[in-house]
Amino acid sequence: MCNIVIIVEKILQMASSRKVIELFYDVVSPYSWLGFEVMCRYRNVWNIDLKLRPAFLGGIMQGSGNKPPGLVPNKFLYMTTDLHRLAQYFQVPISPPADPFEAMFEKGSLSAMRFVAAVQEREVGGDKQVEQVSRELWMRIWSQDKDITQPASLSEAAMKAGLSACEVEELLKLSTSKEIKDKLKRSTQEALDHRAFGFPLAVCHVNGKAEVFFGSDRFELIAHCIGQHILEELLASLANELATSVAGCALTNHQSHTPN
Ligand SMILES: N[C@@H](CCC(=O)N[C@@H](CS)C(=O)NCC(=O)O)C(=O)O
Repeated sequence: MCNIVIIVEKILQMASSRKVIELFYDVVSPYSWLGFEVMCRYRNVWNIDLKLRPAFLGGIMQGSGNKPPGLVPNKFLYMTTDLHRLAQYFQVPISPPADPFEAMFEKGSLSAMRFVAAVQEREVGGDKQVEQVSRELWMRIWSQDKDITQPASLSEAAMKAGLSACEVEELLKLSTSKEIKDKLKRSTQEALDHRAFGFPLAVCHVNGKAEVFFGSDRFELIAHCIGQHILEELLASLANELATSVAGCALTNHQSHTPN
């Protein structure tokens, strides 16, 4: 019994110390979409406080001196196959636009990410709208080969995400303001301060330290970093202790009912 109490106390202690994970992303990036969806799923499985951090990948490339990987022909070919496999594996409906270069580099995502930043600025008490608007924008560029640069496109995505025409009108105006431009610049700079060179970027805050992960293929390491394995071990020990204790009770019960 004593062991069970100690284990339960430890589990409760872990459950009460929710780890914060910030996810920096841009809807121009298909790997960010994968990272975003998987993180949104794990948010309910792991005991984490997920903070969505819309930012601008173009600014990350420039600020870090990196180049988009799609500009290397062999990488581009590999990524096309890789994304197809990942989309099936993670059940995210990625289907590249007919002209990925036009969509990613000519049109880009600056107005879209300013719009998402505006949604976040106005949203109170959570990230639900930011999550849904981001998802709708990814659906447009990385699933339906639709524009994400024009106000009408942003408006369509936001309305699909459940915002009213009135809210959208205000957000479109806000998204071109200096306040929002600066907000997006600050988030992008914060990612650069974490030494970002691409997206998605997950920053786990553990015991006062920021642990940084690039890519949508680092979930096992993130789980380890936030101590998920410790929780799993505790749950396994608890199950063990309970099974031993139940077996002990059953034996005692059986003996007390057996006639001498
Ligand atoms: N291995 C990573 C690749 C992620 C990735 O290629 N992200 C692109 C944006 S879609 C990027 O920013 N790349 C920068 C780089 O590879 O240097 C994953 O599976 O998620």
